[in-house]
Amino acid sequence: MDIRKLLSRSAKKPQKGPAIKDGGPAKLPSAGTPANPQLFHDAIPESRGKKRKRGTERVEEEANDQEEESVDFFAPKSTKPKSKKEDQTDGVLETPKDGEDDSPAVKLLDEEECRQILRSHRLKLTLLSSAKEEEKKTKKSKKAKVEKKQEKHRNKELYPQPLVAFSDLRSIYGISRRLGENLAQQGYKIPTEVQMGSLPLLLKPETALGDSMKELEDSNGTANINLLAVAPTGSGKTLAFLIPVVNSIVQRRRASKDSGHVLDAVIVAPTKELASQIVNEAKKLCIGTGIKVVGMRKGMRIVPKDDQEEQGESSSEEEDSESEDEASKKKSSQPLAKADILVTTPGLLLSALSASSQEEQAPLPTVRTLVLDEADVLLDQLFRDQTLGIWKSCINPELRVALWSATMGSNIEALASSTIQSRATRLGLDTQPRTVRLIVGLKDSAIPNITHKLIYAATEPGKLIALRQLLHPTARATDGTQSLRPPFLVFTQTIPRAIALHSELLYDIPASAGGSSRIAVLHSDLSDSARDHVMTRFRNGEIWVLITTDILSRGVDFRGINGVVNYDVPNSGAAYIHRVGRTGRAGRDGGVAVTLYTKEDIPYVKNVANIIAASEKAAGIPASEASMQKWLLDALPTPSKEEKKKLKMYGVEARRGGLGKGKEGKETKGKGKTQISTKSGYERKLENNRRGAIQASKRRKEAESAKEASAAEESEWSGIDA
Ligand SMILES: Nc1ncnc2c1ncn2[C@@H]1O[C@H](COP(=O)(O)OP(=O)(O)OP(=O)(O)O)[C@@H](O)[C@H]1O
Repeated sequence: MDIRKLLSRSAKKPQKGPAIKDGGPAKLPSAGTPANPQLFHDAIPESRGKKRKRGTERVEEEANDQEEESVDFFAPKSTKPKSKKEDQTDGVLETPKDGEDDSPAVKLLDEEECRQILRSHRLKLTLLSSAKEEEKKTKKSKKAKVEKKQEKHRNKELYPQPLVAFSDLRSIYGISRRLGENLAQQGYKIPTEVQMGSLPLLLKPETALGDSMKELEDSNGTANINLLAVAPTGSGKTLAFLIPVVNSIVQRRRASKDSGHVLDAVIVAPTKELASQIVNEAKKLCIGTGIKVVGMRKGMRIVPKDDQEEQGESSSEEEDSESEDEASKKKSSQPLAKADILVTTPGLLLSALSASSQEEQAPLPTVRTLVLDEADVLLDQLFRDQTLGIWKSCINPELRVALWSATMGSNIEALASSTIQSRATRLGLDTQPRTVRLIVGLKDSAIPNITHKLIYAATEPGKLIALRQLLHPTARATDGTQSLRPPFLVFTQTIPRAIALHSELLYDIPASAGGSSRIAVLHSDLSDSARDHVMTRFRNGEIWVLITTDILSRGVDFRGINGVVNYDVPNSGAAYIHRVGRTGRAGRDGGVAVTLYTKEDIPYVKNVANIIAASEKAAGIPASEASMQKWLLDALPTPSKEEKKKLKMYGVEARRGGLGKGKEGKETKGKGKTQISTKSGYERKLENNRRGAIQASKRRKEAESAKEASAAEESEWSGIDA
């Protein structure tokens, strides 16, 4: 079905439209599968070229082979007879046993090779110095007053083994055969950068780190590494945290020969949509492993209630007639949810933990891995208390925390480090917790494969006109912007604005193309089932334009999105990075990210402009061709810290109001600030006056007829006197 044709109002000859004529056969994110999911592969200087074969070149070979090879990637590979010869040399690993195992032994890369590969993929790993050490060091350096010493005490860069191919997960890092098969089943072959850098460390730190391991291991010779990973949007962070979680549970269950379910890992995500996406991904990896993945729901019981003996899963199900007391008792003694991996939003889990205990929230003693996906938002004001509450409940001394996001402010990093440290002190752990930070590419930047457009629309009605132009397949704006190819996402600042925009655009898509069913709105005021329904229809391609708020700006993975429209300027640079990161995922050709701004946005738009400029520079676009011209960048005012803070909290003031509560919770209805309409204020005033006049005339008529009726009644009533 040609969406372009269907969307066209003049459906006769849409191919004559300028978008097609000029754009040619567009390379779209929704078209085909990407050959290589990696974003960065910088050339390594010739002089170092000799050692590339086993590392970088192997990645390239995997990419080239991808088309021809069957999915049997985890099978023993005849392509590496070399490694058998290398058996006698240093650094050769015996292949891990998993029942019976048949993979060949593999040689590890030497440090120089590791450095080269990590550098060419722009991976930077740093061992963060712990707070206590820092304290000691400051004292020392005060005593010694020697610059050199301070230098020595800084965070230390690490060069662990990178993961060059998914097949190494089994042959070097010993993941279970079943997990390997599940990965192969989904067609994953070449690891993305974040997977290259994190998986070896999380799966087998002693192998990944070699000699550097000494700095991380505790008295038992093991290392419980906490990880703070910052990697671009759509770069496969989900898989990077799920593989170690699933593998460790498989290994533990095998070692203990216990097939029961014990809550081993908690994964926290800020929205229900993201949580349910993670559940789906985890379930695919757990097929055939016996691991149970559960998405947290309201009212679910995770821990036994105070003073209550645990009841079996099937107990207390049948008593029909019962008093209210009994009913509530029964509710509170709902069977415990059995899970190995629990995926949740922070509020849901924290309220379950608080409900089960009278005093403090209940502990989660069996949890050994806590994953915070979109960690910066989970540790930001809105969710901070809930997230830290969950963290506090994880009292297992072996707990490993992993924080993941595409953006991470230094304040969030500091909060994470101090929480890790203070938890160790609170629990009286005898070993210092160690944290490794992994940064992929340029921190806090948008992926380089997106085309950015920052369009000045002057006024609110101007934005609507611009959006309609983008929506129309044969339209072309005066600045040369072509129409957007569906599917695409449209972000607004508030829920009322999303609703208003949806009703304004509802009938823009012709009936022959599916009409209003092609456009939908998703926000947190909708019921869970309505949200699920919209998500499913969008994923299935039934909805082409989805209007939403920042609820969908983070983590949600729609593979083939062709564009993102910021109908309202995002509240921060980070919000921009996440919103536009819904397109161009997994190394696909990026879509278009259009940001519309009005005169009210001018004081705040520099954030976005800077990110666009940095992204275009990173993509190697020459200044003359860049959409972000230097004169504009220089002309835009730089918002103060205070303004940035306010913007982040409440959004652009002119759009804070709404159909319900607005600025800082105050009622703003009637102010009309959030009006989304093509009609001018004057037209709306005339319309209102006309409506008012009609209503007043109606009221007058009603009052007159009521008067007449009562007069008639009075004249008819003559009974008493008679
Ligand atoms: N090694 C890989 N090869 C090919 N595709 C991959 C690979 N790893 C992940 N993907 C795909 O990349 C897409 C994006 O992955 P994911 O949602 O984990 O990104 P993310 O880094 O969490 O992004 P965000 O920051 O937006 O949350 C998914 O569709 C996933 O299936």
